[in-house]
Amino acid sequence: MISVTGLARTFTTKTGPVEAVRGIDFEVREGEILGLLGPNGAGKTTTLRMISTLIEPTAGDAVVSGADLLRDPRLVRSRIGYVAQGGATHDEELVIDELVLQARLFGLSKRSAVANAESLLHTLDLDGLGGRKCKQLSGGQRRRVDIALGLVHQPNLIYLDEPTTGLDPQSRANLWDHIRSLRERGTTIVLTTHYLDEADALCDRILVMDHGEIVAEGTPDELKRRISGDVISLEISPELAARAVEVADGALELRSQLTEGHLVHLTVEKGDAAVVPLLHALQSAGIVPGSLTVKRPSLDDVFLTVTGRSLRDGDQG
Ligand SMILES: Nc1ncnc2c1ncn2[C@@H]1O[C@H](COP(=O)(O)OP(=O)(O)OP(=O)(O)O)[C@@H](O)[C@H]1O
Repeated sequence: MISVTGLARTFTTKTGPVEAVRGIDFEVREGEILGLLGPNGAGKTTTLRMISTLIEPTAGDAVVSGADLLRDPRLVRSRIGYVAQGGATHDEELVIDELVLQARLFGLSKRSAVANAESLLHTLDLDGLGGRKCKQLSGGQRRRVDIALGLVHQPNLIYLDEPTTGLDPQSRANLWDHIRSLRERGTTIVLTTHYLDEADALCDRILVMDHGEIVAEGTPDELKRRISGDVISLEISPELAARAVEVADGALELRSQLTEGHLVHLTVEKGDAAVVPLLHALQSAGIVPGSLTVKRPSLDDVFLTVTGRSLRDGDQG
């Protein structure tokens, strides 16, 4: 459905060039939900904007839904739906008017526009809300109208930029269901997210992005399997961290270790079996951890392993 080669974008700013996307290659298969996962500034939005023709790449090319990105941008645009981060609805407009206008902008007849709008309101569980002003909707409802706007000209490919940011947990779960049901109806979906749980729950495949590059790729399970072993996290004051790692290394077969502030993460083959010998060794060295947790690898651990940083930290920074 999408084939991207060497796609790059450098922005010129007062403080010098910013290499937002540094020559990436990827494919999107028909009917899948592909997630671009990464912290703020990783290059996810820039990638989406390039493959939707909103900004020009500095280098590289792509074929999107059978149309060439650089040579046939209008055809690309007609075949995709793009739902931007902030949405595109206007407070004072009626929901139905927004949808019909959007469909008309794509050249649909009045009749088809109304029919598509009504049908999408039904699909996205917005029955009876067409006559409301956009500002009279809840956050989750309004986000679904954004998605309807992206679909009203009936593309079979839709891009969702951070679809659930700002929604409460219940509305997020509800929107996930809707996104899944779009896939069931045959729509191919590319979405960006910096939520690990979202990528894990929703995506068939994930591209992990960092600093404008794809640093890992696979299904959520494949990515997690790449990190074999369990992670033991110890809460320890930073001045004792190096000594604690030394002691742990003497007592266990460590696969890897990482210190982040008050936390020391140790990767071992079997977490449960390692806890008692580890605590004994630490105690003998006079180190008492504030807490100890053992967990199976998560997507965050994958991110930690491939980038040396936690996605959560990158997220806050
Ligand atoms: N128009 C622009 N001019 C200059 N720099 C830009 C521009 N747009 C994006 N950037 C920079 O490019 C980099 C990638 O930004 P991008 O928005 O693609 O990241 P992102 O992964 O989508 O992040 P977020 O999760 O915050 O949306 C960042 O360093 C950003 O500051």
